[in-house]
Amino acid sequence: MIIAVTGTPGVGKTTVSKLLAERLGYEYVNLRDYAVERGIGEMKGDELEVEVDELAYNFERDFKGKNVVADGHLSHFLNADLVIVLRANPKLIAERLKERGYSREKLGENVEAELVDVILVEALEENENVIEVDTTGKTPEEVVEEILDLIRKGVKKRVGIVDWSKVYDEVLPYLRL
Ligand SMILES: Nc1ncnc2c1ncn2[C@@H]1O[C@H](COP(=O)(O)OP(=O)(O)OP(=O)(O)O)[C@@H](O)[C@H]1O
Repeated sequence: MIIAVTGTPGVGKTTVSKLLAERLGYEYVNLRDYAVERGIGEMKGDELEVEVDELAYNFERDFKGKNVVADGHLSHFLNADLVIVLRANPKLIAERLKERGYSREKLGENVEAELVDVILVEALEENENVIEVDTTGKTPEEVVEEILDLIRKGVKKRVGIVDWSKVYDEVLPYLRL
């Protein structure tokens, strides 16, 4: 089974994916590293620009039929059996990205994306099987337990569990208005 773990930068994809892969005994694949290794995409400044079709095509060829947890904000474009969209209060995203030294512009862009469900909407356009998990106030272990529990129960779709419009006022200072 191919499980894609996606979400806004800083939401905790890498932390959760590694732990999830370990618990399931699946291979962990970081999509950015995979793209670099395969020579997919082009560096634009310090960002890797990837053609999603090319990424999905290569990934399918290399991993079809294998048990893999694919980690990356483009993972929902893969032909995955299940897409996990991690969510976090946009204020948390802002704090984490600020700590990483992101520019105001990049920080604002990502906080806005989390606020208005950009990745969730994209994932739902690409895949039937989308599970949203709110990581806010949970440890990575708790998040992984929640995912494992949903998989065990055979849940294939669970969306619409967060509404960040409630925290709009709190994140207003970070937005590029
Ligand atoms: N419940 C949680 N789940 C995942 N990460 C969490 C959680 N709580 C706190 N964190 C922390 O949030 C940070 C998330 O970083 P991580 O690199 O995993 O995010 P990411 O989504 O993979 O980011 P990027 O897309 O930029 O690589 C880590 O420092 C992690 O310890």
